[in-house]
Amino acid sequence: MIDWERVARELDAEGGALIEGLMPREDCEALAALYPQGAPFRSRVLMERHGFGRGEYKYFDYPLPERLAGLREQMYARLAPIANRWNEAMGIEARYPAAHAEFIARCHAAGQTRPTPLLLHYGEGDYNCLHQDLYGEHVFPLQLVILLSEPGRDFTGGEFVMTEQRPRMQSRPLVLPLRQGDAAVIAVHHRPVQGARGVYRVNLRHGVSRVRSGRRYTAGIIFHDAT
Ligand SMILES: O=C(O)CCC(=O)C(=O)O
Ligand SMILES: [Fe+2]
Repeated sequence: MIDWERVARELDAEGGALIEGLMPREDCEALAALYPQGAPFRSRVLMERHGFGRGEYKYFDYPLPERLAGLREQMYARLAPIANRWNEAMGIEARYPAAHAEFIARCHAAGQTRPTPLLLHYGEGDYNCLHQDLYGEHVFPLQLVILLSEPGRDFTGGEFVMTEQRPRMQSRPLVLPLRQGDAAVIAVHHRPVQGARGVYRVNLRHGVSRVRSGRRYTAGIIFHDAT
């Protein structure tokens, strides 16, 4: 059982929350084992080529693997009220429908038709530069990252990190200590913060520190589709 009140509280306070044991080990390993295959994916990105870091990732094609499709739908339904509350606080007009299918229909109508869930693979020396996963006008402001490998056993290093850039202040670092099967729910690009004179927006980025040894796999679930 996920304590959604805690998740909402941590997201409000930190811009990121941990959900422990979201995915059983067997499912993590089955998902990571898809990586070398061709069929479930629409494209492969070598991060070094784009200055994104080092390592690679593959975007899934539709239909998504059942486990991911299910999680995308279910987690969206829980996160949409938080996303709506955040937008309201930030004075952003967009509101998210209760069902993911309805939000995806909106993305597709705007030309954002390509699926964004992905599998990432890092070997020794690989890392992922701080970034934001924006893929068009329509943005769902929260996303999910699931660690498929076990730190200490499968890899060392490779910490999941975030930075929060506050207006006219120094950036705040945040580390989410994931273990195999844990998920990080994170802000995609910004979140509201209550200040003395009203609500302001802080800007967030996420990335992965250098993997020191072994192999690290993650699955990313982004709720908007891409142009
Ligand atoms: O590998 C990671 O932990 C980060 C993955 C990521 O950037 C994403 O899923 O958007
Ligand atoms: Fe990302």
